[in-house]
Amino acid sequence: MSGSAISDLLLSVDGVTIDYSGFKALDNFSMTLNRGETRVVIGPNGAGKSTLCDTIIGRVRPSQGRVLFKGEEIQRLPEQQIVARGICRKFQAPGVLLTLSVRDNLALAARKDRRWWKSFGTGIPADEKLAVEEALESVGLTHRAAVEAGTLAHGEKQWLEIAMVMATGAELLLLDEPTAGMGPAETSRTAQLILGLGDSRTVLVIDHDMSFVEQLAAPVTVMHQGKFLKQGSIAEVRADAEVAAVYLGHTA
Ligand SMILES: Nc1ncnc2c1ncn2[C@@H]1O[C@H](COP(=O)(O)OP(=O)(O)OP(=O)(O)O)[C@@H](O)[C@H]1O
Repeated sequence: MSGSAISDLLLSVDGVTIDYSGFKALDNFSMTLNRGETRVVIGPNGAGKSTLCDTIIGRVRPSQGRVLFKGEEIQRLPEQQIVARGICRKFQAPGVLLTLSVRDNLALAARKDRRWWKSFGTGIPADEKLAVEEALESVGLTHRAAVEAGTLAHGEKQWLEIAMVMATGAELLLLDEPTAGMGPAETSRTAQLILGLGDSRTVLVIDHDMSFVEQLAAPVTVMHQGKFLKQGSIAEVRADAEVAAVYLGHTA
């Protein structure tokens, strides 16, 4: 029982404080993620959601607390070493290379040898080719693989970015507002593709769009003013008076 609980634990954010000259963007914040879990983090503007991702990926350093990935403290490691250990982040704004094809963007993302010129031509290892094709299929962009990424619609660019995060082979995916700028149909499609990952990846999703959060049907962690506020199903969180007061009350 406790043995399997320990081996299932992938990420632990333990009492983390991020202090900007006295302002605490994270304030003694803790949460854990198990392998294969999808978790949604919500909270009003300025709650500290992006700072949480920044902290996990090593972009900001806690003044207190620890971040453990597979049991190893990572909060002092450089970002590239954290990425090498299996965490990858997708930002709000698409960051694809517009003049490359969809497939070449993915080949770059999948590349373990970071010398970019190795990503083209015949030198791509079979496992990376497979990762590219699987990622294309997961996000439904196989038929768009040969087109320049710059010609994709906004939603397709977001899906390409999600595919790029998948193609890295990272075990933990951090998706910061993956539905930014999307309409309802694209938002539903995004929920479907995240659901389609099943328990093959662990996913931390930040989003404001409650219809998207409902479609994901995943456990929700609520943040407020850098602190942990609540955790539960979307229904539990919606029914919580404290959450309604700080967040849902403003969006209903
Ligand atoms: N480099 C910084 N220096 C000072 N304050 C910062 C810095 N980065 C973030 N903050 C502040 O920390 C708080 C948390 O910001 P963060 O971007 O993590 O919130 P968020 O929950 O992601 O908000 P949103 O939903 O608006 O994206 C905000 O008040 C923000 O202004």
